[in-house]
Amino acid sequence: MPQEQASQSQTHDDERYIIGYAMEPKKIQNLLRPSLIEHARKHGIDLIPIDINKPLIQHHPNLHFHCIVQKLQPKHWNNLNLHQYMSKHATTTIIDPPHLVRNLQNRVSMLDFATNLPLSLQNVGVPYQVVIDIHKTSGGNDVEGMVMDSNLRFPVIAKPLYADGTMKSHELCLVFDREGLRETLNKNAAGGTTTTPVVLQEFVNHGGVVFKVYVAGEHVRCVKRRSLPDIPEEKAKTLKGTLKFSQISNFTVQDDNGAKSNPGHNGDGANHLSNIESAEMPEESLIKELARALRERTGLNMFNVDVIRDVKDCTRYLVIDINYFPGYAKLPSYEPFITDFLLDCVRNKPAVVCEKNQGMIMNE
Ligand SMILES: Nc1ncnc2c1ncn2[C@@H]1O[C@H](COP(=O)(O)OP(=O)(O)OP(=O)(O)O)[C@@H](O)[C@H]1O
Ligand SMILES: O=P(O)(O)O[C@H]1[C@H](OP(=O)(O)O)[C@@H](OP(=O)(O)O)[C@@H](O)[C@@H](O)[C@@H]1OP(=O)(O)O
Ligand SMILES: [Mg+2]
Ligand SMILES: [Mg+2]
Repeated sequence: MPQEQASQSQTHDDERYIIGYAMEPKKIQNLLRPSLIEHARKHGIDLIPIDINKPLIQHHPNLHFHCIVQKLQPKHWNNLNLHQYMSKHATTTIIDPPHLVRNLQNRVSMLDFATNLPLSLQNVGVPYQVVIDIHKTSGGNDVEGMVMDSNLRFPVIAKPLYADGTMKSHELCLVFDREGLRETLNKNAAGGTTTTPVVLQEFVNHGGVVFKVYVAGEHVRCVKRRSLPDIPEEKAKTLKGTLKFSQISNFTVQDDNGAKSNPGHNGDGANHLSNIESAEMPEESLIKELARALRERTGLNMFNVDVIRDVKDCTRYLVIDINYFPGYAKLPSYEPFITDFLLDCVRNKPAVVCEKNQGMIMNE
């Protein structure tokens, strides 16, 4: 369908809306493509960049933003001084409030949102995981024993606890045995006071495909991406130590020609690709219901959810990751997708979860 027709929200009036975007240059380059700016403009939205290094009131004292979308680190929130701006422009909507975004920057609080979901989502859960923070473990002594005594079984994935947008937060590692665990724990302890806590998460065989559910308010799209290949039980017994990997699902199916350093590509690129193509999508109703439940629970509008399907029980789905403000531009026809959402925001559709400006910048 041509992009113009795909857009559900046409402008019915002559009113123009001003939406500011506050984000780092890399994100702007990825997301704010001329095609999006132009599509939004044709539908009544002027997208204006916000300088994230100085108070907003200084460089736009009289400009009233109907809405501001953001993906920022806390230091930039201080630079922007939105309190000051809001005292003059009380009706500006912030998508999304930073104190709520913060809940997605910790891999425990993040997955808490996907536990004990309502009955309609009883087939959706999260993998078993334990947190290891050497400095918080009393005496720091037998962490290894504690992990071995837990319900965790190898292989596991070690993920930095904080998913704060840094490159480090995406450095993951498969751990195959006790020796690998020791290595991981030693690394965790080696940093002295700057140690980064990790979560050890059960590795679940899932057919090498991850479903990425992109959410922008009421608008939801699900795409398939490549993932780690399955590790058959027999093979798992022979694997030793650890294997590092990073951002394996950042390749779309089209540009998947394999990254050598990543375990997802082990010489069977063509097979892997056909696995992805032939994988059946989850039911649309499940995707929509999951998106709705997570919007309600997180209070956020813009995020994506990584979901895998357990090969042992194809009715069972596991949420493994939730990312704030992901790379929407990787979606086909992302321009109407984002524009329709922005129109909902400025028209104050009840579908958009927002707190207006009450108290949401308080803790920045
Ligand atoms: N519990 C698991 N079982 C099997 N595979 C997993 C599991 N957790 C993660 N993976 C694989 O590792 C990849 C990266 O994990 P995860 O999404 O948690 O990391 P991330 O760095 O936060 O990724 P993103 O780039 O999406 O933010 C997943 O896309 C999936 O391929
Ligand atoms: O937004 P950033 O550039 O930082 O990168 C994000 C990236 O999107 P991009 O395509 O825009 O790079 C996302 O990819 P998709 O899930 O959409 O595939 C996902 O990997 C996020 O975790 C990243 O966010 P971070 O966790 O690092 O903040
Ligand atoms: Mg992920
Ligand atoms: Mg992530």
